[in-house]
Amino acid sequence: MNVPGICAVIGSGTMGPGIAALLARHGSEVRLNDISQEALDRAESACTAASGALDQLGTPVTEGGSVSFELDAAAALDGAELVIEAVPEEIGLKRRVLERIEAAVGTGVVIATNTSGIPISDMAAAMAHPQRLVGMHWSNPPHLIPMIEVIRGERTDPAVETATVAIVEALGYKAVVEKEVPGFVENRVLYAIMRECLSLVEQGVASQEDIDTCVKWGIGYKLAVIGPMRLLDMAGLDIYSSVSGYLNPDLSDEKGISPLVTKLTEQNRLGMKTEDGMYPYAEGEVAAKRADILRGLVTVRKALSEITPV
Ligand SMILES: NC(=O)C1=CN([C@@H]2O[C@H](COP(=O)(O)OP(=O)(O)OC[C@H]3O[C@@H](n4cnc5c(N)ncnc54)[C@H](O)[C@@H]3O)[C@@H](O)[C@H]2O)C=CC1
Ligand SMILES: Cc1ncc(C=O)c(C(=O)O)c1O
Repeated sequence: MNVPGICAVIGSGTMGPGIAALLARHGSEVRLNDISQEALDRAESACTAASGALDQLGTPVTEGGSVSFELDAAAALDGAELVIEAVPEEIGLKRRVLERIEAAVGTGVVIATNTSGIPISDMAAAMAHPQRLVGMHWSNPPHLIPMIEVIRGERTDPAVETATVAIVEALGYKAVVEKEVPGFVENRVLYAIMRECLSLVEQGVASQEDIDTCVKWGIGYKLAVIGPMRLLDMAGLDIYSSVSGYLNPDLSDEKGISPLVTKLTEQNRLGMKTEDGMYPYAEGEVAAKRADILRGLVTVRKALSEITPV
């Protein structure tokens, strides 16, 4: 299976541009749509940056690929063979957008949602043809993280799931096929880590800088090489039993949103997008940090590819 010739990406915020840049790199004519002209303007430079990162990675260019920036959803969807929805994580909005998408494309078109974890069946509830909706959960930044979760809802056609896996593989990425649970696999694991880290910061156990250092060097580096299930074998299941016996009851079981995150969000301190969040950012620092992160991810991915080819 090749990457579809014409793709539409609906929503061009944090995720849309990187997704579009990767599809275009693989030869697709991509229409990136947003309701905000400002977002589309920002997306142009984000696509250029993503393309630069793909150059650094050495991802070959397939002839014929392009990205166009469309305020008009109908123009973006016209002739699309694959539609990827990447609008904000709000079920009502996603349902409305999906209804409009399915009214504009043929019944054979795969409609994928990049939701971070809303069950696919919940989103498909209002669709006339729910069999073509599939979860295609990219990880941020989507042009560099070579793994996509593919999630079938109760009414997704198995052939749509198979076609989505084939597209992921045609992009040179790994597909992880899952049953639907809120958050899917990646965010269940990531949010377990983030809940504990936030709780440790809130309790004053360590500074957020030290927590970042501990997770990057102590856990992140190791897990990138062996994965948690293999790590259990490396540590010893007897050790896991002993430690988890006293530790699990002490871990955060916070059911709500972290009070610290709630406070910052109420102050519109949303992170890099508002140049203030968990950390403050001086003028120009966000661009420099983003460039450092991209450079770091390219370097680490090249190194990891030597031991585990994607
Ligand atoms: N930010 C992240 O790290 C990741 C996000 N996701 C998921 O991807 C989706 C998008 O997330 P982000 O890109 O972070 O959101 P974002 O808020 O950065 O961007 C969403 C964009 O959608 C646009 N939009 C809103 N309504 C629209 C409509 N009716 N039609 C077209 N465009 C519309 C907004 O103007 C905005 O530019 C969410 O479901 C999110 O949970 C998935 C993986 C990672
Ligand atoms: C905080 C956070 N939330 C959701 C996602 C993906 O759905 C990510 C990510 O991909 O990095 C994330 O960092």
